[in-house]
Amino acid sequence: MMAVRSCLGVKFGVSGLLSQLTSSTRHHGSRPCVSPILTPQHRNTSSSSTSSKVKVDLDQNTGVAVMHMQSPPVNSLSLDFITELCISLEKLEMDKGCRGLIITSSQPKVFSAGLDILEMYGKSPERCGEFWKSVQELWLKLYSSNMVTIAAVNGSSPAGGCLMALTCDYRIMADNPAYSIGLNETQLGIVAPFWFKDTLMNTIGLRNSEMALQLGLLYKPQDALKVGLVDQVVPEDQVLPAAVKSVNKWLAVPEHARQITKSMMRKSTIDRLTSNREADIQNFVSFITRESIQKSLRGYMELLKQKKA
Ligand SMILES: CC/C=C\CCC/C=C/C(=O)SCCNC(=O)CCNC(=O)[C@H](O)C(C)(C)COP(=O)(O)OP(=O)(O)OC[C@H]1O[C@@H](n2cnc3c(N)ncnc32)[C@H](O)[C@@H]1OP(=O)(O)O
Repeated sequence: MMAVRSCLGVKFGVSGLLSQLTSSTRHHGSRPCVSPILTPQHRNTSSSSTSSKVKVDLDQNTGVAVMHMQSPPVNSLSLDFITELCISLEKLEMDKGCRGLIITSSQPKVFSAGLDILEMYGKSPERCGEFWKSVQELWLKLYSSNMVTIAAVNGSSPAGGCLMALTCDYRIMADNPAYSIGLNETQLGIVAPFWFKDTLMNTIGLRNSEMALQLGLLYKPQDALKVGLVDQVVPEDQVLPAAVKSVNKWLAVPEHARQITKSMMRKSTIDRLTSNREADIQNFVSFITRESIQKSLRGYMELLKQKKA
């Protein structure tokens, strides 16, 4: 796993994405610019790949992959899980036959519980640094993806889970008031870093982000829809079919134009992290290893256990 992790550098420099797209590189040589719509008459050839925590089903006719997160109990983003996610994303990104990606959860009631708190509690500075680098890597891969990305949010999605959904082009959430989504970091006594904040602001605007972040708000699906944190709320059993329908719509747009537009919209946000990665890691490590922050995390974990008892 360590060896694989060290291979996880950004393969396609995100800062150069716009120019890569403009100069028509990997996606445009062999991928059609206008995509076929998913129709029943397509032959159903699909391939499936599974690592222990990530299952990917790719329909080769439609070019749409469904990535199922399956890291029990709550898809919390540990270093190992993030590494598997990054490897799967890298493979899909390089696969000319894959043009759309739906991300969903195999775990009941939870999309992702966000960053694994145990990765941030009682760990050495070196380990915290390695963990944070992987979190950056996952965000960069998702936010700069050339694929159409849809989050099929079929359960609660706090903090890092919400961030994953926010990196996608479109979010569909199950209409279940037991579920919530949001960047609730302040409720844990921690601070969402600037690139979490930027991703949220790019989606729901400055005023809503200010309230959401300071108060650490977790929104019920209908409230998330009102504020624009999700784009669609559908009955629970319709989340995946709705995601397939949406991916069709996005894939029907000429690919080259859509990719360049996506890159143009996201480039400055991506550049801000890529040019500050090391400082951001140092900032995280010095913040998270503070005794007062460790105490907050311990208190929060105890609260989670008490809620269960
Ligand atoms: C300078 C920058 C500094 C810092 C930036 C850091 C940014 C951090 C981002 C984050 O993502 S922090 C994580 C925030 N996550 C949460 O607040 C979610 C906490 N979890 C929940 O609210 C609930 O667990 C739930 C996701 C709603 C699911 O509820 P459910 O009732 O279904 O499960 P239960 O609570 O019983 O949990 C099962 C099991 O899982 C453990 N758990 C839950 N979440 C996490 C987590 N994020 N990390 C690690 N472990 C987690 C929970 O304790 C239970 O464990 P147990 O079975 O051993 O008791």
